[in-house]
Amino acid sequence: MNDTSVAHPLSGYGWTEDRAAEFTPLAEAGLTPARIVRVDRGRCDVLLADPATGEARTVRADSRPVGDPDPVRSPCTGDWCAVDLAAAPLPTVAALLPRTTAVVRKTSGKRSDGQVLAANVDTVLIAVSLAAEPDLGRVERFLALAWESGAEPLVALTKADLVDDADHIRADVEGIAPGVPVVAVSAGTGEGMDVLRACLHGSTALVGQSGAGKSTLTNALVGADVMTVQQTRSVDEKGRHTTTTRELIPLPGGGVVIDTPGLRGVGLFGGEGVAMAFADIDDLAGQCRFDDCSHRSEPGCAVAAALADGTLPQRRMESFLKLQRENEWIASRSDARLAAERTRRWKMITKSARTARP
Ligand SMILES: Nc1nc2c(ncn2[C@@H]2O[C@H](COP(=O)(O)OP(=O)(O)OP(=O)(O)O)[C@@H](O)[C@H]2O)c(=O)[nH]1
Ligand SMILES: [Zn+2]
Repeated sequence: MNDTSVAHPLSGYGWTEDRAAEFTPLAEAGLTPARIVRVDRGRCDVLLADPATGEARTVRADSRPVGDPDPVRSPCTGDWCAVDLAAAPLPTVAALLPRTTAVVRKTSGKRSDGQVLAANVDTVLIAVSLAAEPDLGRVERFLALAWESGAEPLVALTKADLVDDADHIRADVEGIAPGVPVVAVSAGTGEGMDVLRACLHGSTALVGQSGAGKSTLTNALVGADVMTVQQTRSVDEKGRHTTTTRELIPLPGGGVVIDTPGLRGVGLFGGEGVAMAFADIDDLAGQCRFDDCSHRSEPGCAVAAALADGTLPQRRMESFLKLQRENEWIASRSDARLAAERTRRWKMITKSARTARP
Protein backbone atom coordinates (compact mmCIF):
# COMPACT_ATOMS: atom_id res chain seq x y z
CA MET A 1 0.00 0.00 0.00
CA ASN A 2 2.75 2.51 0.94
CA ASP A 3 4.89 1.29 -1.92
CA THR A 4 6.82 4.12 -3.49
CA SER A 5 7.35 2.48 -6.89
CA VAL A 6 5.47 3.75 -9.94
CA ALA A 7 1.75 3.03 -9.62
CA HIS A 8 0.31 0.32 -11.84
CA PRO A 9 -2.21 1.78 -14.35
CA LEU A 10 -4.91 -0.36 -12.69
CA SER A 11 -4.04 0.52 -9.09
CA GLY A 12 -6.87 3.08 -9.08
CA TYR A 13 -9.16 0.22 -10.06
CA GLY A 14 -8.23 -2.04 -7.18
CA TRP A 15 -5.15 -3.80 -8.50
CA THR A 16 -2.90 -4.67 -5.55
CA GLU A 17 0.49 -6.22 -4.88
CA ASP A 18 -1.29 -9.36 -3.69
CA ARG A 19 -3.16 -9.62 -6.96
CA ALA A 20 0.05 -9.06 -8.89
CA ALA A 21 1.80 -11.85 -6.95
CA GLU A 22 -1.14 -14.17 -7.55
CA PHE A 23 -1.03 -13.28 -11.24
CA THR A 24 2.66 -14.03 -11.80
CA PRO A 25 2.20 -17.53 -13.29
CA LEU A 26 -0.55 -16.22 -15.58
CA ALA A 27 1.66 -13.35 -16.73
CA GLU A 28 4.39 -15.88 -17.45
CA ALA A 29 1.86 -17.71 -19.61
CA GLY A 30 1.51 -14.52 -21.66
CA LEU A 31 -1.82 -13.40 -20.19
CA THR A 32 -2.78 -9.84 -19.23
CA PRO A 33 -4.55 -8.94 -15.95
CA ALA A 34 -7.89 -7.18 -16.36
CA ARG A 35 -10.96 -6.21 -14.38
CA ILE A 36 -14.43 -6.93 -15.73
CA VAL A 37 -16.36 -3.70 -16.18
CA ARG A 38 -19.59 -5.14 -17.56
CA VAL A 39 -20.92 -8.48 -18.73
CA ASP A 40 -23.19 -9.33 -21.65
CA ARG A 41 -24.06 -12.74 -23.00
CA GLY A 42 -20.75 -14.42 -23.69
CA ARG A 43 -18.96 -11.10 -23.96
CA CYS A 44 -17.58 -8.64 -21.49
CA ASP A 45 -15.79 -5.33 -21.33
CA VAL A 46 -12.55 -5.53 -19.43
CA LEU A 47 -10.24 -2.83 -18.21
CA LEU A 48 -6.53 -3.51 -18.65
CA ALA A 49 -3.19 -1.82 -18.95
CA ASP A 50 -2.48 -1.65 -22.65
CA PRO A 51 0.83 -3.49 -23.17
CA ALA A 52 1.84 -1.02 -25.89
CA THR A 53 1.04 2.29 -24.17
CA GLY A 54 0.89 1.23 -20.53
CA GLU A 55 -2.37 3.16 -20.17
CA ALA A 56 -5.65 1.80 -18.80
CA ARG A 57 -7.97 0.86 -21.63
CA THR A 58 -11.31 -0.93 -22.02
CA VAL A 59 -11.32 -3.93 -24.34
CA ARG A 60 -14.15 -6.17 -25.50
CA ALA A 61 -13.45 -9.82 -24.83
CA ASP A 62 -15.01 -13.23 -25.34
CA SER A 63 -15.89 -14.57 -21.90
CA ARG A 64 -17.22 -17.94 -23.05
CA PRO A 65 -14.08 -19.88 -22.03
CA VAL A 66 -14.84 -19.04 -18.37
CA GLY A 67 -18.63 -19.33 -18.72
CA ASP A 68 -20.41 -21.74 -16.39
CA PRO A 69 -23.96 -23.06 -16.08
CA ASP A 70 -23.91 -21.98 -12.43
CA PRO A 71 -24.35 -18.18 -12.42
CA VAL A 72 -22.28 -17.89 -9.23
CA ARG A 73 -19.27 -19.30 -11.07
CA SER A 74 -19.75 -17.15 -14.14
CA PRO A 75 -17.80 -13.96 -14.75
CA CYS A 76 -19.29 -10.93 -13.07
CA THR A 77 -18.70 -7.19 -12.84
CA GLY A 78 -15.72 -6.59 -10.57
CA ASP A 79 -14.04 -9.91 -11.28
CA TRP A 80 -10.30 -9.92 -11.94
CA CYS A 81 -9.36 -12.09 -14.85
CA ALA A 82 -6.58 -13.11 -17.21
CA VAL A 83 -7.02 -12.02 -20.81
CA ASP A 84 -5.40 -13.51 -23.88
CA LEU A 85 -4.99 -10.44 -26.07
CA ALA A 86 -3.54 -12.46 -28.94
CA ALA A 87 -6.68 -14.56 -29.39
CA ALA A 88 -8.60 -14.02 -32.63
CA PRO A 89 -11.02 -12.74 -33.66
CA LEU A 90 -11.54 -11.35 -30.17
CA PRO A 91 -9.37 -11.33 -27.04
CA THR A 92 -10.59 -14.04 -24.67
CA VAL A 93 -10.95 -14.28 -20.92
CA ALA A 94 -8.77 -17.30 -20.18
CA ALA A 95 -9.18 -17.46 -16.40
CA LEU A 96 -10.96 -15.83 -13.49
CA LEU A 97 -9.01 -14.98 -10.34
CA PRO A 98 -10.43 -16.08 -6.99
CA ARG A 99 -12.77 -13.49 -5.48
CA THR A 100 -11.86 -11.78 -2.23
CA THR A 101 -15.50 -10.80 -1.69
CA ALA A 102 -18.76 -11.36 -3.58
CA VAL A 103 -22.21 -9.86 -3.17
CA VAL A 104 -24.44 -12.84 -3.88
CA ARG A 105 -28.19 -12.97 -3.68
CA LYS A 106 -30.41 -15.95 -4.00
CA THR A 107 -32.22 -15.98 -7.31
CA SER A 108 -36.00 -15.99 -7.30
CA GLY A 109 -36.09 -19.46 -8.85
CA LYS A 110 -36.74 -22.65 -6.92
CA ARG A 111 -33.12 -23.72 -7.13
CA SER A 112 -30.57 -22.67 -4.54
CA ASP A 113 -28.56 -20.90 -7.23
CA GLY A 114 -27.34 -17.43 -6.47
CA GLN A 115 -26.65 -14.39 -8.57
CA VAL A 116 -23.46 -12.42 -8.10
CA LEU A 117 -24.17 -8.69 -8.10
CA ALA A 118 -20.56 -7.57 -7.70
CA ALA A 119 -17.20 -9.16 -7.04
CA ASN A 120 -14.09 -8.01 -5.18
CA VAL A 121 -15.62 -4.99 -3.47
CA ASP A 122 -14.39 -3.43 -0.22
CA THR A 123 -17.65 -1.71 0.66
CA VAL A 124 -21.30 -2.53 0.10
CA LEU A 125 -23.17 0.76 0.05
CA ILE A 126 -26.84 0.24 0.83
CA ALA A 127 -29.05 3.01 -0.54
CA VAL A 128 -32.22 3.58 1.48
CA SER A 129 -34.62 6.30 0.37
CA LEU A 130 -35.84 8.85 2.90
CA ALA A 131 -38.80 9.61 0.61
CA ALA A 132 -40.82 7.10 2.64
CA GLU A 133 -40.40 5.75 6.18
CA PRO A 134 -37.63 3.13 5.80
CA ASP A 135 -38.64 -0.50 6.18
CA LEU A 136 -36.19 -1.55 8.89
CA GLY A 137 -36.69 -5.25 8.18
CA ARG A 138 -35.61 -4.69 4.62
CA VAL A 139 -32.57 -2.73 5.70
CA GLU A 140 -31.61 -5.58 8.04
CA ARG A 141 -31.90 -7.95 5.12
CA PHE A 142 -29.59 -5.78 2.98
CA LEU A 143 -27.16 -5.58 5.90
CA ALA A 144 -27.07 -9.37 6.16
CA LEU A 145 -26.46 -9.56 2.40
CA ALA A 146 -23.64 -7.04 2.76
CA TRP A 147 -21.95 -8.78 5.72
CA GLU A 148 -22.26 -12.09 3.92
CA SER A 149 -20.24 -10.70 1.00
CA GLY A 150 -17.14 -10.29 3.13
CA ALA A 151 -17.06 -6.53 2.48
CA GLU A 152 -17.90 -3.71 4.92
CA PRO A 153 -21.47 -2.40 4.87
CA LEU A 154 -22.29 1.31 4.76
CA VAL A 155 -25.78 2.82 4.66
CA ALA A 156 -26.64 5.94 2.67
CA LEU A 157 -30.02 7.46 3.48
CA THR A 158 -30.78 9.10 0.16
CA LYS A 159 -32.98 12.06 -0.84
CA ALA A 160 -32.34 13.82 2.48
CA ASP A 161 -33.66 17.01 0.87
CA LEU A 162 -37.16 15.51 1.01
CA VAL A 163 -37.34 15.34 4.81
CA ASP A 164 -37.07 18.02 7.50
CA ASP A 165 -35.61 15.78 10.13
CA ALA A 166 -33.32 13.08 8.77
CA ASP A 167 -31.67 12.74 12.19
CA HIS A 168 -34.36 10.71 13.91
CA ILE A 169 -34.58 8.27 10.98
CA ARG A 170 -30.82 8.00 10.99
CA ALA A 171 -30.93 7.16 14.69
CA ASP A 172 -33.50 4.43 13.98
CA VAL A 173 -31.34 2.94 11.23
CA GLU A 174 -28.18 3.19 13.35
CA GLY A 175 -30.06 1.26 16.01
CA ILE A 176 -30.50 -1.73 13.70
CA ALA A 177 -27.06 -1.50 12.10
CA PRO A 178 -24.50 -2.13 14.85
CA GLY A 179 -21.03 -1.11 13.76
CA VAL A 180 -22.20 0.30 10.44
CA PRO A 181 -21.84 3.98 9.47
CA VAL A 182 -25.11 5.60 8.40
CA VAL A 183 -24.91 8.79 6.32
CA ALA A 184 -27.78 10.98 5.18
CA VAL A 185 -27.15 12.33 1.70
CA SER A 186 -28.84 14.28 -1.03
CA ALA A 187 -27.61 14.00 -4.57
CA GLY A 188 -29.83 16.99 -5.28
CA THR A 189 -28.39 19.49 -2.77
CA GLY A 190 -25.05 17.77 -2.21
CA GLU A 191 -25.76 17.43 1.52
CA GLY A 192 -23.68 14.70 3.14
CA MET A 193 -21.82 13.89 -0.09
CA ASP A 194 -18.42 14.86 1.33
CA VAL A 195 -18.95 12.60 4.34
CA LEU A 196 -19.99 9.76 2.05
CA ARG A 197 -16.98 10.27 -0.24
CA ALA A 198 -14.69 10.17 2.79
CA CYS A 199 -16.19 6.81 3.79
CA LEU A 200 -15.54 5.21 0.41
CA HIS A 201 -12.26 3.58 -0.51
CA GLY A 202 -11.33 0.97 -3.06
CA SER A 203 -14.24 -0.75 -4.73
CA THR A 204 -17.83 -0.07 -3.72
CA ALA A 205 -20.97 -1.98 -4.71
CA LEU A 206 -24.14 0.08 -4.61
CA VAL A 207 -27.22 -1.94 -3.69
CA GLY A 208 -30.78 -1.07 -2.78
CA GLN A 209 -34.36 -1.20 -3.86
CA SER A 210 -35.40 0.08 -7.23
CA GLY A 211 -35.97 3.81 -6.97
CA ALA A 212 -33.72 4.20 -3.92
CA GLY A 213 -31.64 6.67 -5.88
CA LYS A 214 -28.61 4.49 -6.66
CA SER A 215 -28.03 5.77 -10.18
CA THR A 216 -28.48 9.39 -9.08
CA LEU A 217 -25.98 8.77 -6.28
CA THR A 218 -23.52 7.18 -8.72
CA ASN A 219 -23.79 10.22 -10.98
CA ALA A 220 -23.21 12.53 -8.01
CA LEU A 221 -20.16 10.55 -6.89
CA VAL A 222 -18.74 10.48 -10.39
CA GLY A 223 -19.64 14.10 -11.04
CA ALA A 224 -21.13 13.29 -14.44
CA ASP A 225 -24.23 11.65 -15.83
CA VAL A 226 -22.98 8.14 -16.40
CA MET A 227 -26.16 6.34 -15.37
CA THR A 228 -29.71 6.81 -16.61
CA VAL A 229 -32.03 8.06 -13.90
CA GLN A 230 -35.75 7.34 -13.77
CA GLN A 231 -37.78 10.35 -14.76
CA THR A 232 -40.89 9.95 -12.67
CA ARG A 233 -42.09 7.22 -10.46
CA SER A 234 -44.66 6.91 -7.71
CA VAL A 235 -43.64 5.10 -4.55
CA ASP A 236 -45.80 2.05 -5.15
CA GLU A 237 -45.19 1.76 -8.87
CA LYS A 238 -43.50 -1.52 -9.56
CA GLY A 239 -41.84 -3.33 -12.38
CA ARG A 240 -39.68 -0.74 -14.07
CA HIS A 241 -36.01 -1.17 -13.55
CA THR A 242 -33.96 1.59 -15.05
CA THR A 243 -30.61 0.06 -14.24
CA THR A 244 -30.39 -3.19 -16.13
CA THR A 245 -26.67 -3.73 -16.30
CA ARG A 246 -24.06 -3.81 -13.61
CA GLU A 247 -21.28 -1.49 -14.47
CA LEU A 248 -17.97 -0.66 -12.88
CA ILE A 249 -17.34 3.07 -12.94
CA PRO A 250 -14.15 4.85 -11.83
CA LEU A 251 -14.49 7.65 -9.25
CA PRO A 252 -12.59 10.94 -9.60
CA GLY A 253 -10.88 10.57 -6.21
CA GLY A 254 -9.76 6.98 -6.94
CA GLY A 255 -11.64 3.76 -6.46
CA VAL A 256 -14.62 2.46 -8.38
CA VAL A 257 -18.34 2.04 -7.88
CA ILE A 258 -20.48 -0.80 -9.21
CA ASP A 259 -24.12 0.23 -9.63
CA THR A 260 -26.40 -2.80 -9.40
CA PRO A 261 -29.97 -3.17 -10.64
CA GLY A 262 -32.65 -2.31 -8.08
CA LEU A 263 -33.73 -5.32 -6.09
CA ARG A 264 -37.36 -5.74 -5.20
CA GLY A 265 -36.53 -8.50 -2.78
CA VAL A 266 -33.24 -9.76 -1.46
CA GLY A 267 -32.96 -13.46 -0.94
CA LEU A 268 -30.01 -14.27 1.24
CA PHE A 269 -27.40 -16.72 0.12
CA GLY A 270 -25.13 -18.05 2.80
CA GLY A 271 -24.93 -18.01 6.56
CA GLU A 272 -22.54 -15.81 8.53
CA GLY A 273 -24.10 -12.58 7.30
CA VAL A 274 -27.18 -12.84 9.50
CA ALA A 275 -25.15 -13.33 12.68
CA MET A 276 -23.02 -10.31 11.78
CA ALA A 277 -25.99 -8.11 10.92
CA PHE A 278 -27.46 -9.03 14.31
CA ALA A 279 -24.25 -8.82 16.32
CA ASP A 280 -26.21 -7.35 19.26
CA ILE A 281 -28.38 -10.48 19.50
CA ASP A 282 -25.32 -12.66 18.98
CA ASP A 283 -23.64 -10.91 21.94
CA LEU A 284 -26.71 -11.38 24.13
CA ALA A 285 -26.91 -15.06 23.20
CA GLY A 286 -23.33 -15.41 24.40
CA GLN A 287 -24.45 -14.27 27.85
CA CYS A 288 -27.26 -16.84 28.18
CA ARG A 289 -26.71 -19.40 30.93
CA PHE A 290 -26.91 -22.31 28.49
CA ASP A 291 -24.75 -22.51 25.39
CA ASP A 292 -27.58 -24.05 23.39
CA CYS A 293 -30.22 -21.62 24.68
CA SER A 294 -33.16 -21.36 22.25
CA HIS A 295 -34.16 -18.03 23.87
CA ARG A 296 -37.71 -19.26 24.40
CA SER A 297 -38.19 -20.27 28.02
CA GLU A 298 -34.81 -21.23 29.45
CA PRO A 299 -33.74 -19.74 32.78
CA GLY A 300 -30.93 -17.20 32.62
CA CYS A 301 -31.70 -16.23 29.03
CA ALA A 302 -30.09 -12.86 28.27
CA VAL A 303 -32.09 -12.48 25.05
CA ALA A 304 -35.42 -12.93 26.85
CA ALA A 305 -34.28 -10.47 29.51
CA ALA A 306 -33.39 -7.85 26.88
CA LEU A 307 -36.77 -8.37 25.20
CA ALA A 308 -38.50 -8.01 28.58
CA ASP A 309 -36.79 -4.76 29.53
CA GLY A 310 -37.14 -3.34 26.02
CA THR A 311 -33.43 -2.99 25.22
CA LEU A 312 -34.00 -5.48 22.39
CA PRO A 313 -37.08 -4.53 20.36
CA GLN A 314 -39.49 -7.38 19.59
CA ARG A 315 -39.51 -6.35 15.93
CA ARG A 316 -35.76 -6.84 15.64
CA MET A 317 -35.89 -10.26 17.30
CA GLU A 318 -38.62 -11.38 14.88
CA SER A 319 -36.62 -10.08 11.94
CA PHE A 320 -33.58 -12.02 13.16
CA LEU A 321 -35.55 -15.26 13.60
CA LYS A 322 -37.09 -14.87 10.17
CA LEU A 323 -33.76 -14.42 8.39
CA GLN A 324 -32.24 -17.24 10.39
CA ARG A 325 -35.05 -19.62 9.38
CA GLU A 326 -34.61 -18.56 5.78
CA ASN A 327 -30.91 -19.32 5.98
CA GLU A 328 -31.52 -22.73 7.45
CA TRP A 329 -33.88 -23.49 4.62
CA ILE A 330 -31.28 -22.49 2.07
CA ALA A 331 -28.61 -24.47 3.89
CA SER A 332 -30.85 -27.51 3.75
CA ARG A 333 -30.71 -27.28 -0.01
CA SER A 334 -27.23 -28.75 0.01
CA ASP A 335 -25.42 -25.45 -0.19
CA ALA A 336 -22.52 -26.80 1.80
CA ARG A 337 -21.86 -29.23 -1.00
CA LEU A 338 -22.21 -26.49 -3.60
CA ALA A 339 -19.89 -24.19 -1.69
CA ALA A 340 -17.26 -26.90 -1.42
CA GLU A 341 -17.59 -27.57 -5.10
CA ARG A 342 -17.17 -23.90 -5.85
CA THR A 343 -13.99 -23.58 -3.83
CA ARG A 344 -12.56 -26.60 -5.58
CA ARG A 345 -13.60 -25.16 -8.91
CA TRP A 346 -11.86 -21.80 -8.29
CA LYS A 347 -8.71 -23.70 -7.52
CA MET A 348 -9.06 -25.72 -10.70
CA ILE A 349 -9.63 -22.64 -12.82
CA THR A 350 -6.46 -20.95 -11.58
CA LYS A 351 -4.49 -24.14 -11.78
CA SER A 352 -5.48 -24.89 -15.36
CA ALA A 353 -4.79 -21.30 -16.36
CA ARG A 354 -1.39 -21.64 -14.78
CA THR A 355 -0.50 -24.55 -17.01
CA ALA A 356 -2.30 -23.30 -20.12
CA ARG A 357 -0.37 -21.84 -22.97
CA PRO A 358 -2.06 -18.90 -24.65
N1 LIG B 1 -35.47 14.82 -4.23
C1 LIG B 1 -34.53 13.94 -4.57
N2 LIG B 1 -34.83 12.99 -5.47
C2 LIG B 1 -33.89 12.10 -5.80
C3 LIG B 1 -32.58 12.12 -5.21
N3 LIG B 1 -31.88 11.10 -5.71
C4 LIG B 1 -32.69 10.45 -6.59
N4 LIG B 1 -33.91 11.04 -6.65
C5 LIG B 1 -35.04 10.65 -7.51
O1 LIG B 1 -35.44 9.33 -7.21
C6 LIG B 1 -35.86 8.64 -8.40
C7 LIG B 1 -35.14 7.31 -8.53
O2 LIG B 1 -33.74 7.56 -8.72
P1 LIG B 1 -32.75 6.52 -9.43
O3 LIG B 1 -31.38 7.08 -9.21
O4 LIG B 1 -33.15 6.21 -10.82
O5 LIG B 1 -32.99 5.22 -8.54
P2 LIG B 1 -32.28 3.78 -8.67
O6 LIG B 1 -32.09 3.30 -7.28
O7 LIG B 1 -31.08 3.85 -9.52
O8 LIG B 1 -33.40 2.91 -9.38
P3 LIG B 1 -33.20 1.59 -10.27
O9 LIG B 1 -32.32 1.95 -11.41
O10 LIG B 1 -34.60 1.24 -10.67
O11 LIG B 1 -32.58 0.57 -9.39
C8 LIG B 1 -35.60 9.61 -9.55
O12 LIG B 1 -36.82 10.23 -9.91
C9 LIG B 1 -34.63 10.61 -8.95
O13 LIG B 1 -34.73 11.88 -9.55
C10 LIG B 1 -32.31 13.17 -4.25
O14 LIG B 1 -31.21 13.28 -3.67
N5 LIG B 1 -33.31 14.04 -3.97
ZN1 LIG C 1 -31.15 -17.38 25.65
